[in-house]
Amino acid sequence: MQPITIALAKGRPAKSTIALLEKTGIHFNDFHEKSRKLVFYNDDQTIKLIFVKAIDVPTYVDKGAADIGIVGKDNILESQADVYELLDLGLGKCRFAVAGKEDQQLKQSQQLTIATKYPIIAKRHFDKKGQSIEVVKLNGSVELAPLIGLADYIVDIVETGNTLKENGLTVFEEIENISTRLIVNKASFATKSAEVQQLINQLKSALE
Ligand SMILES: Nc1ncnc2c1ncn2[C@@H]1O[C@H](COP(=O)(O)OP(=O)(O)OP(=O)(O)O)[C@@H](O)[C@H]1O
Ligand SMILES: O=P(O)(O)OC[C@H]1O[C@H](OP(=O)(O)OP(=O)(O)O)[C@H](O)[C@@H]1O
Repeated sequence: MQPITIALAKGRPAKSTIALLEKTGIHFNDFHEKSRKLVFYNDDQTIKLIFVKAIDVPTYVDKGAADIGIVGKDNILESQADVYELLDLGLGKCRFAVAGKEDQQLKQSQQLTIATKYPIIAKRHFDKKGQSIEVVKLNGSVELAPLIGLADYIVDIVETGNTLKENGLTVFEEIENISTRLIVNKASFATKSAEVQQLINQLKSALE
């Protein structure tokens, strides 16, 4: 029988996700934190775990390269992948927000410039309000943009709020809560439904 392939996002929530899988009794013997290996099998080879860049996880699942993905809601929304989202693992909790300089207010003007790693989410948020924006797509240190005049505001992830605070920025609008979710390829959900459902049930029990 073919193993179930799980694409796991590299990065912050990976360690706690592996710990959760271990709690369900799924062990990846040769896994260790410093390993550069990208593919692991559980003891009875029924599960293949692949480590993927977080933003690519929904694509792997959408295209059927993985049956299941474990990834932040931020990346699911931004990728616009056509997948089933079946479980909230409650890990990697943070939120999306519109933020800007503390001494400002959120302007409503003809066009605002928004710096973000997440153009689709930013666009969707301001579209809903009927506010036109120009997006400046950045890949990190997004908080710098309003400080140096590259953008009016940012749309970014806020967890503790420390990065905003230490850079003299504040939240103007909350957009959406984020956490790590389990997504499933639509065809796999039909053809491997017993295996997928079993894994979801195991994870649910481990989360209780
Ligand atoms: N403070 C946080 N900042 C960013 N992501 C967080 C935070 N807290 C939880 N997360 C979750 O962790 C995921 C990404 O973790 P991390 O930033 O380590 O990934 P990454 O692989 O470095 O991604 P990127 O290349 O986009 O920076 C996010 O997609 C989000 O769901
Ligand atoms: O509210 P906080 O707890 O401060 O966390 C939020 C910060 O963490 C993330 O950045 P990351 O560390 O991924 O750095 P980068 O975006 O610059 O790569 C995010 O983009 C914020 O900058």
